[in-house]
Parts: sequence; C-alpha cells; structure tokens
Amino acid sequence: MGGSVNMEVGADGVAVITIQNPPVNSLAIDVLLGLKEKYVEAAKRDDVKAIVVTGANGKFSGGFDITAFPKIQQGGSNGYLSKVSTDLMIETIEEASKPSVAAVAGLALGGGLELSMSCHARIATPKAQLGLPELQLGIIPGFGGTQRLPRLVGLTKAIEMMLLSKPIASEEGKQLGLIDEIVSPKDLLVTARQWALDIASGKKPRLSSLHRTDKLESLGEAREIIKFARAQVKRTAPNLTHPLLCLDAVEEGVIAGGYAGNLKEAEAFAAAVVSDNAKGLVNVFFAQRATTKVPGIAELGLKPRKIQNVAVVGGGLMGSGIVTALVLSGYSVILKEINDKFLQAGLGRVKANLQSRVKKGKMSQEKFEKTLSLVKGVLTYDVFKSVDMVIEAVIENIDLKQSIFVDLEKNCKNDCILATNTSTIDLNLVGAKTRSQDRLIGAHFFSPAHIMPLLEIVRTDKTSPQAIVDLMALGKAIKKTPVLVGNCTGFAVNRVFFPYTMAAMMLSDLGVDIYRIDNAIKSWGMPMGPFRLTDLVGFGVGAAVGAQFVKAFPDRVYVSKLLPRMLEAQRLGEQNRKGFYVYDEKRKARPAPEIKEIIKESQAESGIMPNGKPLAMTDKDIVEMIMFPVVNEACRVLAEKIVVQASDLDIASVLGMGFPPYRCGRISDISQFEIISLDFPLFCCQMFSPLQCVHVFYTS
Ligand SMILES: C[C@H](O)CC(=O)SCCNC(=O)CCNC(=O)[C@H](O)C(C)(C)COP(=O)(O)OP(=O)(O)OC[C@H]1O[C@@H](n2cnc3c(N)ncnc32)[C@H](O)[C@@H]1OP(=O)(O)O
Repeated sequence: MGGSVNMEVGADGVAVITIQNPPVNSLAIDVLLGLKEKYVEAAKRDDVKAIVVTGANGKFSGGFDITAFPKIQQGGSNGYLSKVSTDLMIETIEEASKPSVAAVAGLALGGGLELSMSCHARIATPKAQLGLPELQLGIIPGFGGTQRLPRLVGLTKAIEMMLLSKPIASEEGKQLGLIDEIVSPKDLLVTARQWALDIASGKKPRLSSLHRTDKLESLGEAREIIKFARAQVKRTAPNLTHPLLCLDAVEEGVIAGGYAGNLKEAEAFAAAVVSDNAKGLVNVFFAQRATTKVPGIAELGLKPRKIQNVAVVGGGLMGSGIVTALVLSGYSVILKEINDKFLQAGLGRVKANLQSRVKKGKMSQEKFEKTLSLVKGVLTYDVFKSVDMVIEAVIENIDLKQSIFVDLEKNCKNDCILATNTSTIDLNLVGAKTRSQDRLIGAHFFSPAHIMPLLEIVRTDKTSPQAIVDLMALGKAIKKTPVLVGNCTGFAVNRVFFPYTMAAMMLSDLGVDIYRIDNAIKSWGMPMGPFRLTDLVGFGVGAAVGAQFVKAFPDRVYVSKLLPRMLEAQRLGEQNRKGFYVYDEKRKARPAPEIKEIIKESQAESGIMPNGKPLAMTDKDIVEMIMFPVVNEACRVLAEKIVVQASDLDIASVLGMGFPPYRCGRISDISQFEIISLDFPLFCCQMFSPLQCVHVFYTS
C-alpha cells in the first residue's frame, strides 16, 4: 500500500507522470492503479500529445513493492497484480494512441525496468542501474520482462541478466539498445519530452518492444541458447525451479510471439511467487535489511562516531584477513605482532590477499600499492593512542587475550573501542581483568575475513549501545552484514551449527557412509557436507572448538572417537592434504578409501549400531538427522535471546554457514511457536525415526 502518482501537462503538450513512493519508488498496487488512472486521463485529454513517465527524487523505480509478497504468499489475493502485464503494460501504455518515453534516473529494477520497456523509448542518466533481479527473490519478471528484454538486447544477454539477477549500467544499456540516449540528470526531462514529441510527430520511430524481432536470434539459435541455459541451471541450481519457469516463458515468446509469451510468463509468475523458495528468498531480502534495526538500540537514535584509524592485534589468518577487509574500504590500519618474523608473515598475507585481486583483474596495480600503503606494521603499542578501534585476533587462549586487553586499556585513549575476534570464548572472561567493560565488544569475522560477508557483533550485559552502533557502522562500511548477538559459547552461528558435524559423526558411528552423508547434505543445498567442512576447518581447530561445546552443553553433544583417531593417524584435513578426503595440488578433494579402518575403529568403540549392524536410512533421513538438531539449537538460541530477532538467525546462517537462502525462513516461522520442550538429547536420535527425533515440540 501507499505511494502516489502525479501528472503535470506542459504547454508543449507533454504529460509528465511521476511515481512517488519513497525510498525507491516501488510499484505498490496503489502506484500501479495510479499509473493506470493517469494514463487513461492523458489518453483522453486533447491538450496531451505524448507522455513521459519518471520517478521522483532521482530514482525511476526499484520494481514491484516487495513488502506485498508475504501477504500474497500467505494466501492473500494478488488482485490487480495479475492484470498489470496486459491491462497496464500492453493495453494502456504500449498500445496507447499517444507515445510514452521513460525518463530513467538512478535505478530501474524489476517492474521498474519492465515499465520503462513498455514505453516507446528510454532516456537515462549516466549512473542508472538497469536490471531484472526478480530471480534473486525466487520469482520471475511478471510485467513482461521475459519478453521485452530479449527483444531489446538479444536472448543471450537477457538470459544472463535475468539468471544472474545482475543489473547493468546506462552505458552498457546504450550499447545493447536498451537505452536510447544518456543525458545528465538536469537534461533528463527536457530530452525525454523532446523524444516523446518527436515520436508523436513521426520524426522518430515509434517502437513497441513486444513486437520487435530484430534483436532476437534465429529460432534454431534461440533454442540452442535456451537449451544451454536450462542445462546450466540444472547443474548449478538443481533445487530451484523458478529459473526454469523463467526460461519456459522466454521460450514460449520466441516460438509463439510476445503476447503468448506474456501469458506464459503470467502463469509462471503466479506459480513462482507462492513457492517455498520465494518465501525463503523474500524473507532473506528483508532479514538482511533488518539486522541494523535492533530493537532497544535503534530507538535511541545514536549516531555512529567517526572511526578513522583501526589497529589489529595478531597477523595470523584471521588478523590478516581483517586487515585486508579494512584497507579495502580505505581505513588506515596498524597491524601489531609480537616479533618481526610474525609481523612480516602477517603483512605478507595481506599483500597476497590484495595481489590475488590484482590477478583476478579486480584491482589495478596502482590501487594495489595505494591500498597496501594503508597498513603499518608495529611491534609495540606506542602508536595505539591514535586509534579509534582495536580488533584483537590472536589464538584462542584466555590468558593471552586477558593480558592483551590489560595492555590495550593502558595504551589506548579511553573512548577507543576494544573488540575481540574470538569465535567461542566468553567475552566476560576476555575482559575480566579490565575496567573498560562498556567498550568491550566481540567482532567475530568468518574466515576468510576479507571475503565472508557476515560480521557477528557480540555484546555483553555491559557493552554500551554507542560501541554497538559504532561497530555496526564500521561493519557496513567494510561491506559486511553486521548481526548483533549475545554472549554464549559459539555465539549465534557456531552455536547453531555445532550439531551439524556432531550429528554427522554420530551417523558415521551408526554405519552410514561418510561420503553419502556429504553428498546428501550438499544435494540438499549446503555448500559442502560436514566431513568436507571438517577437513576445511582443520582437525586441530575442530577438536578444540568441539571441546568447548562438550563443556558448555554436555546434555546434548555426541562425542565420537572419529576425530581423535584421524588426528592420531596424522590426518589434519586440507592443511596436510589428508583428512576425510585427500587433496591434490589444486585442493581438489577425492574420497580416501584408506580411512575405512579408522571409521570402523570409531564405530566399534562407540558401539551404537543397533545389534552391531549399520543403520539403514534414506538420504532424506540423513538430512533430517543432521538439520533437525541444527533447528533445535536455533530455537534454543532464540529462547535464550542470544539474537534479538529471528530473522537475524536466518541471515547469519545464510552468510556465515552458506545455509541455502531459498530454504530460509523456517527459523522465523518456528519462532512464532512456543517451545515447550528442549531437553531431548541428540544421542536419543538413534532410537527413533528421524522425524520423531526433532526434539523441539511446539504448539501453535
Ligand atoms: C512483477 C515484477 O517483475 C516483480 C518485481 O519487480 S520484484 C522487485 C524487483 N526489484 C528488486 O529486486 C530490487 C530490490 N532492491 C534492491 O536491490 C535494493 O534495495 C536497491 C538497489 C533498490 C537499493 O539498495 P540500497 O540503496 O542499498 O538500499 P536498501 O537498504 O537495499 O533499500 C532501501 C529501502 O528500500 C526498500 N526497498 C528496496 N527495494 C524495494 C522494493 N522493490 N519494494 C519495497 N521496498 C524496497 C528496502 O527494503 C529498504 O527499506 P528499509 O530502509 O525500510 O530497510
């Protein structure tokens, strides 16, 4: 709901119709009805020769109003939405007697670009973003985009833009034929008006995109392109159906014409919009934007303080990754190490991280040198008085961290934020020997820190709201999604996912093949299965972190002998290229038949196979046995208020663990229920069918 559409008719006979619906001029149903009303009025008025459609405040439109989807997905009627494609885009705009020109500034995405494509020409400002990103929401373009974009830019480019949900800039749009002219923002309306008048008077051709065929490939070629795209989708996104629905609509249009394609698109859109995948992906869209609107903090209206200089203590894998993330966003960073050897190694890692961007063509040599010059290596705290924030990233040793924080308190100014990158240790312990509890905060990055998009911000009871607001702002500035979490073993992400590997170890001890487990979980949508993940993390780290969970949650852990036996056999994971898999020089994983004996040993020691025989189970059982305990732990994290809102856990799981976003939203759904029992130990799973073993019972 909301938004408005205005119309002003000039002395030149051009009606300028303006969409007004901040912040992105989304096409809410009221806006679409408003557009219809103004177009009908313009058609009737004798003083109107031609029409220009534009958006207020330098933005054309961010597309259909996404806030309307949840209601439709819960069974609400989609009302006028289903008619927009033919009633508004074709009959009212494209086939009207008076021509329309779109004046596009800022962005024309989704329905916004579709609206512009039903006009007879498009004039854009240089920095406009143009795209059909609907697929990232689990839906497909629904206002004729699957038909008009291929007709304007050709099939290959149109399919790429839709499947990748990737917008293009005006210049590329002009080269492709999507944009007719690029002009400065101040000339936008003047030029668009002139184009509209020129089309009305016949000086310029009146082109209807839906009927064009000049950019379309021949039928044979088109079929090949679509066949290739389908195969790609099936290979890279086997659990998703909406990209295939999108290709079906495109194909129908190529074979039977734009109008028939439009009807097919409407049918496919209606099916996609109510799918579980769309529910999950729409939830993720809003979850991502909700993370900084923290109840209890947002209302305080605090402004983030300026953070210019940051220090990182420890230049290991995590520390150097954090330094890289900071310098990439223009921060000056001091990297402190304990001796020159470690310091040079840390600086070398930062350099290598940046060099890899140069190699991939993502950074120029000049930018590389400028970025690297932002890091200064030191061995003492002498220059720490100038820093606004310190992030400690040394090994997980409580005594060491405590002594570092004592030093930091002595050497930093008294409003400097003191952050720790610990992934498991209680923050109260880390800061136990300091008096600066209000500015002590967790900044938990995920490895590799310069690539992974999540930043868990951990607060204690004493962390000040200002420190939280400051770290949130820094997180956004370095292009991370910051999620605020409470203090507990593993915080939100590692805590929720500790049963992921433990349940997998238990299944192995029950006789299920480890590669089958990994394949089942990967096919379900995780980026890798639990055994491959353990190899990646490294067995040393895995065992140390596992021990923390055993200590913290003894009632619901499964302690397998598998990891210790692998360590005894000098199998450390990817680190020495021997773990549950073996790895070649390019780190390509291959199953390792030689570990059969180690697995058997662990199975014998655990003695949990029913009657000593391997447990038979389907792939679905495997997924449930592993993911249900994860969901249970998520419920506990919510119940203990470790996260303030359920959507934070959804987005943290997606960005921190690669949980498939199209399956996301379940945790938010579950949080609507009252958890009445949480005390069923994971180990009992073997005695029940997987479904019975969900140890969260909830009532609606
Ligand atoms: C039938 C049609 O084919 C179907 C459609 O059109 S579906 C919609 C297709 N459009 C999209 O997918 C675009 C989605 N939006 C975006 O990618 C980005 O928001 C953007 C590029 C427009 C702006 O990005 P950015 O400047 O970083 O701001 P961002 O924080 O993302 O968004 C600003 C606000 O606009 C809202 N917003 C953005 N697009 C919206 C949309 N299409 N509908 C409703 N709200 C929208 C956001 O939720 C956010 O609200 P908040 O301030 O309350 O959190």
